[in-house]
Amino acid sequence: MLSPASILLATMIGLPYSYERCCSLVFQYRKHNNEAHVVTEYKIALLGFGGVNRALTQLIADKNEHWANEFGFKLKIVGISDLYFGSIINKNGLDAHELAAVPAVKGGFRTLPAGSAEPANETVIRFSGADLIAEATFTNPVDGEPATTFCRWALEKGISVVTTNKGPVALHAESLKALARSTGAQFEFEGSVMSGTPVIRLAKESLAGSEISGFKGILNGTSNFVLSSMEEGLDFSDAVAKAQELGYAEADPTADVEGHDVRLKVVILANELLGAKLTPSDVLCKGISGITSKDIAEATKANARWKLIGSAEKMSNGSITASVSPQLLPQGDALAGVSGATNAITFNTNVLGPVTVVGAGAGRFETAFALLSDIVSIHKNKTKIGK
Ligand SMILES: NC(=O)C1=CN([C@@H]2O[C@H](COP(=O)(O)OP(=O)(O)OC[C@H]3O[C@@H](n4cnc5c(N)ncnc54)[C@H](OP(=O)(O)O)[C@@H]3O)[C@@H](O)[C@H]2O)C=CC1
Ligand SMILES: N[C@@H](CC=O)C(=O)O
Repeated sequence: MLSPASILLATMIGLPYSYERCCSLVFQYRKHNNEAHVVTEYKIALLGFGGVNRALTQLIADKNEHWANEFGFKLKIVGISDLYFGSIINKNGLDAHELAAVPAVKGGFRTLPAGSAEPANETVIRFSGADLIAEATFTNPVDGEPATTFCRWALEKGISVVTTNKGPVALHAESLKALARSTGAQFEFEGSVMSGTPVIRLAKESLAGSEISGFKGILNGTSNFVLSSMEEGLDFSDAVAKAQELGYAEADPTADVEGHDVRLKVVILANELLGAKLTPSDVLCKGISGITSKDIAEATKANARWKLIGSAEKMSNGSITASVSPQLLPQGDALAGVSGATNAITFNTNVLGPVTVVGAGAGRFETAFALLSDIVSIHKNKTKIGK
């Protein structure tokens, strides 16, 4: 029920009363440039508190006021559950600065008031009062679990989900999107490909009508970082260890260097953008673990570079072919110049020709930004519906 004060406020700023109810929002009223300004407060719960969601927490601590002024929303963290840190719920809101400073020790949430050393995923999803879930637990390339179940629990309750996890998106996007539609929630996953660099929404929205017929790209930050580091003389395992330290690698970096992570991203892009119905087993996949320092040195002598390339193409009969493999690119190739954890993708479009996007492919804050971009998108949709 709307309080009389909320109805009065909604009337003053010209919003229909249903606005608050359909978006489960909290109203605030503040002055911004001497103009009336509505700030929506979303209650957010975090699943997983590793590199990405910890970086999101730091962004919330640092940027909430800025987001309130720029976008008209704020985020209030009401719950977190993590296998390593444990869990914590406070429906009135947790202090993001305090959370971001929790030492990275097993059961670390135990040190906070009402915190526990045990994870409590289902309780946090169902009972923290969250309007939004930021899902950033580990990517399971085999069945997408348990993250897919976490997404289902949230979406069933009409709670929108933003995720950077490739498992649920590559393996269950259709059913999760349908579930979200049926409950009026949103399921957003921009960070599942190329971290915070806009790819999925850019292709679906800004390139709508350009007729994308295929794509080719460097879609894994870790393997590109490893190949670039080997060019600088580091050996393979030291380069992988450095990528882990910098927060680029998967929990099991085999997924990065054997191409499995790129395979999931190719499936996501082919299904979302080319209308394919691929599963990972439809994508031929070879990683970079067989590339030796000698191969790298020979490529350098020949003015070429090894890159792990993921691609998909719509054939004239409508079928989609997709693959992941290391390729030797001449120095002049646009993708050859993309180094370190930077990624790049070229979309082939019938109307516009090739369109290339280059940017961060991995990284804690870079990926947390993708969650923010999903939340901005959800907020824009909700406020559009409210008008
Ligand atoms: N880092 C990056 O650059 C990018 C990451 N991603 C994806 O985002 C997700 C998060 O990445 P990142 O933060 O780097 O990963 P981390 O490994 O740093 O963090 C994941 C956290 O989730 C916890 N976790 C694992 N399983 C569960 C579970 N069942 N319930 C609750 N918590 C769980 C882990 O605990 P424990 O350590 O004990 O297992 C860990 O604390 C991954 O799916 C990754 O593939 C996507 C794009 C870029
Ligand atoms: N491990 C991945 C993280 C982003 O998806 C990578 O290195 O690209």
